[in-house]
Amino acid sequence: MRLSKYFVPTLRENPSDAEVVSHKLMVRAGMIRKVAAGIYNYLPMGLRVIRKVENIIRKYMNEAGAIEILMPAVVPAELWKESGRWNVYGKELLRFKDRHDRDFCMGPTHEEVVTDIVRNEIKSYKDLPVNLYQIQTKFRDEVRPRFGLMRGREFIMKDAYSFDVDDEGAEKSYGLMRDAYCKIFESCGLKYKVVEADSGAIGGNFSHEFMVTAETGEDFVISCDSCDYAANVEKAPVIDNFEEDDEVEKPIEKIETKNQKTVEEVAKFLNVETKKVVKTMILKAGDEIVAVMIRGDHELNLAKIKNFLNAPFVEFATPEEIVKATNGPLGFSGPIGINVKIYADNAVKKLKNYVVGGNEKDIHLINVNHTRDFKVTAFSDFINAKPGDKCPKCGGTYVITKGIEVGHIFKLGTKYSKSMNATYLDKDGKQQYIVMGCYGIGVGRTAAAAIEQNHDEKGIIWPIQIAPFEVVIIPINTDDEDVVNLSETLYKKLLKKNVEVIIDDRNERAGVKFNDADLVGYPIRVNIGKKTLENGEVEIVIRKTGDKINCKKDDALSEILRIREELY
Ligand SMILES: O=C(C[C@@H]1CCCCN1)Cn1cnc2cc(Cl)c(F)cc2c1=O
Ligand SMILES: [Mg+2]
Repeated sequence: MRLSKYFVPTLRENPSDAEVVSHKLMVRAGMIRKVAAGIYNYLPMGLRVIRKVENIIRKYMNEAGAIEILMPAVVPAELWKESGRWNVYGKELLRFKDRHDRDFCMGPTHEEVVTDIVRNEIKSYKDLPVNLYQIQTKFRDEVRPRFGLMRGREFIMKDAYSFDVDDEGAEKSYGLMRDAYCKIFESCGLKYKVVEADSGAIGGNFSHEFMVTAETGEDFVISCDSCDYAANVEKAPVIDNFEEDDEVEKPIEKIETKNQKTVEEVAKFLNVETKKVVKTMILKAGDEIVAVMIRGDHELNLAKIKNFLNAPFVEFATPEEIVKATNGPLGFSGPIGINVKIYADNAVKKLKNYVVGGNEKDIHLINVNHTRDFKVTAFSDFINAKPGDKCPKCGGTYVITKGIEVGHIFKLGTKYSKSMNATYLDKDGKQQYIVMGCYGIGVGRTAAAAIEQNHDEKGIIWPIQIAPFEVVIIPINTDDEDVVNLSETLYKKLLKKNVEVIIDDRNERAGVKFNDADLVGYPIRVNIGKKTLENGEVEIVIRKTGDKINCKKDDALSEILRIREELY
């Protein structure tokens, strides 16, 4: 490809709405342009990377025996009504009507559509197992799309769905997908971790996420410093090895705590440790309002509460709901005298004589004890794990890192086959529900994660596996015949060797060409200039290491091929 004939609108400045480096660099490198919030054009350089990621995904999905299909982006509401999800999702599900006033949505995921295919076409155990996948455009109307392709509203996803006769078969399918994902992310040149994850609202409660390790990741990964245990913080259990307060129960007292808002302020004002100030969170779990109590020095984990209560979703109650539940204002909720069920974290169970909100403005109660003053429906693990907590597998110590979720695989069980009646006739002629799994990869997010993990102050450092081009040739003095001739000859030789090469034949200063090459992030740069040509040499620069190799012009082709091989 010739840059003089191509379309790579690079920019010097960062776009003002870009907060993370991959968003900044994808725009500056001329890879994407925003059309609307969370909706992007893929320009040529961006599209080449996306297509490379897709083809790597296809290679290993096909190798694992999955079969590619393509389902519609526009999905009839009927299917989502059958699965019962039409009314579960809120504004994130983009709904609309067609000219006949019929309801549709832009598919955010395709469990319903693919289950409809299988229930119509698969009748016998002989037709199973089958794994169908697509690489297709999804739409999720995120309330705050940001970070470019990392959290878009329209995005390309590879989504696969496995169908088996039983759990054992589903386990096998899950294993095949997990192995395929490892090969996919390895082949994209990414460092990643497989972590146990929360399944969210999709169903089942067994899933793993593939996390690209990067400081700018939004997800927190808890891993053990002694064994291979790793989990999203939403999932990582906190062992109940809290020590018991050994003090006698003191009489409860009401204290005015004017203008003391935070746990720290209240603790300081009452001269107690923060762990003794117990927070009472009023939550909406499905259609029930509940109270959950945790120690002041701990963080609430909504996913653990959702799973414990088996609720479709859990969110913070509104101020009105809080007043209704506690007869007190926001910020002073406590367990005494409230008319909702109370759950408490395991750590609270070991406390004596602690502080709680008084369900009145600026009022706290001290010397409160759950053994005497109120009823706890159940104690369990409702908090986020922290570094230093103990590993449930080996007793080692938790450490915490940041990650970008690029893949998520789930065991679905029979949630969709039951609600949509997808069955097969088993060996004994009995109708059985099909057992499913589903497996997603964010294509754009994978490209963005690669940048988050591989960049420097000059720009992107593409892993060669997903680089838009492998080699860029830069003729420095475009007015010098020898420079131009050698550049063109080398360009043609590399093309003949099927090297993905681009030549920067623009009539631009060398500095502009070098800056663009480093910004766009080509793995190998070949500088051809008068100076080096005087001693018959060209300069090869490796973007990843910055190494500069001068080599005889006649050896340039073989040297480039050698370096290229090494980078894969
Ligand atoms: O999508 C999944 C699970 C897997 C992920 C891999 C590929 C197959 N699906 C979970 N999920 C996430 N966000 C959603 C957003 C909306 Cl608006 C919705 F209606 C449904 C979903 C939804 O179900
Ligand atoms: Mg996920």
